[in-house]
Amino acid sequence: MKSSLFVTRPLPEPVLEAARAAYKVTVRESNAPMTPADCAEALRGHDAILPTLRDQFTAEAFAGEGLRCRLLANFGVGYNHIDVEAARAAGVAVTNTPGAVTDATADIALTLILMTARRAGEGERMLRAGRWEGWHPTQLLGRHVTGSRLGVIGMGRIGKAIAKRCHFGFDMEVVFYNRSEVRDPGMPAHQLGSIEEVMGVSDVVVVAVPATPQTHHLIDAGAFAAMKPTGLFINIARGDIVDEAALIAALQSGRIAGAGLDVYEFEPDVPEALRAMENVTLLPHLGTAALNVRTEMGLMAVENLLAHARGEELPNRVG
Ligand SMILES: NC(=O)c1ccc[n+]([C@@H]2O[C@H](COP(=O)([O-])OP(=O)(O)OC[C@H]3O[C@@H](n4cnc5c(N)ncnc54)[C@H](O)[C@@H]3O)[C@@H](O)[C@H]2O)c1
Ligand SMILES: O=C(O)[C@H](O)CO
Repeated sequence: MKSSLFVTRPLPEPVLEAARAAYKVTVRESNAPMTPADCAEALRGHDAILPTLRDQFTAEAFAGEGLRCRLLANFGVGYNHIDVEAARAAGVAVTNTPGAVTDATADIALTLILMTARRAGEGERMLRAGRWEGWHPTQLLGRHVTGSRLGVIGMGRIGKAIAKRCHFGFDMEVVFYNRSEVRDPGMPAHQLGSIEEVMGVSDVVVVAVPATPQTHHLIDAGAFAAMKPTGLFINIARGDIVDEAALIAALQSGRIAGAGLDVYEFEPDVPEALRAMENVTLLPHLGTAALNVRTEMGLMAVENLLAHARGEELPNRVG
């Protein structure tokens, strides 16, 4: 008899089809995040689960008797919604989908950089509102990205893919901060000793670290104070890495020139203060939102599920 797999959101059909090779698949027909109580029930009702971000696999969900699930094959590289320690203690393995998300997320970072620097959102809003009166030499003057300096906080897969695009595509000099030494950043780039140093010398700063207890509010008021007043701040990683109130204060006071955000501290709540500022580009967590990318992410999660069903080593184990 096939093992039981619970998929917490509707996913592209090829992903479900691939999972059916080894599992009896139940798909939850809702896009609302799973509460800890929903997660606790799923952990007791199924042999494996394919969850995604915002599903709250907290310590509370793993606590107590009767756990049947042995694998959480997460859909996505970021797994900060799963208490990996609690999962491990309960005998539940956790996997993720590194690599499948890298290029698409780097592309969204470039979208944010260019839109923010060149005031594209502001221009589009003006045009759609019927306020455009035609080209003139001093209209909507933005910042020229080509040849400026990029600072990356977190030079992993996505950080490197962003830096590569900026260096080879836009002739940008690259500096970065990473907690460990990065020997091969993939292009000429200087690793600096602190976040403040990187933020202080960069024209554009991009955050690409994972959300962990160590990175909560890693970017705070002190980090924003180090930035150039002409600097642009971009976050494609996770919202709670940034002290959002400090970001708002830095933007409102003119301490920094603009921001481009794909993620928010209390997602999907986006503060009115951010929505009111023309110099801020706001995207709804679009990093991997392309059908082939979401399919690839799903198939990578399924590879882990199939390996688990065959009793093999899990290719993308994180816990
Ligand atoms: N917006 C989106 O849709 C989207 C899509 C994909 C990934 N993400 C986020 O991007 C994150 C990064 O993904 P990745 O594949 O590049 O991960 P990765 O593990 O390849 O890279 C993370 C880098 O950050 C560094 N790092 C970790 N903790 C640090 C710290 N405390 N200080 C400094 N550096 C630190 C690591 O050494 C590593 O080089 C994911 O964890 C996820 O949360 C967002
Ligand atoms: O962590 C990830 O992979 C993304 O945020 C999902 O798109």
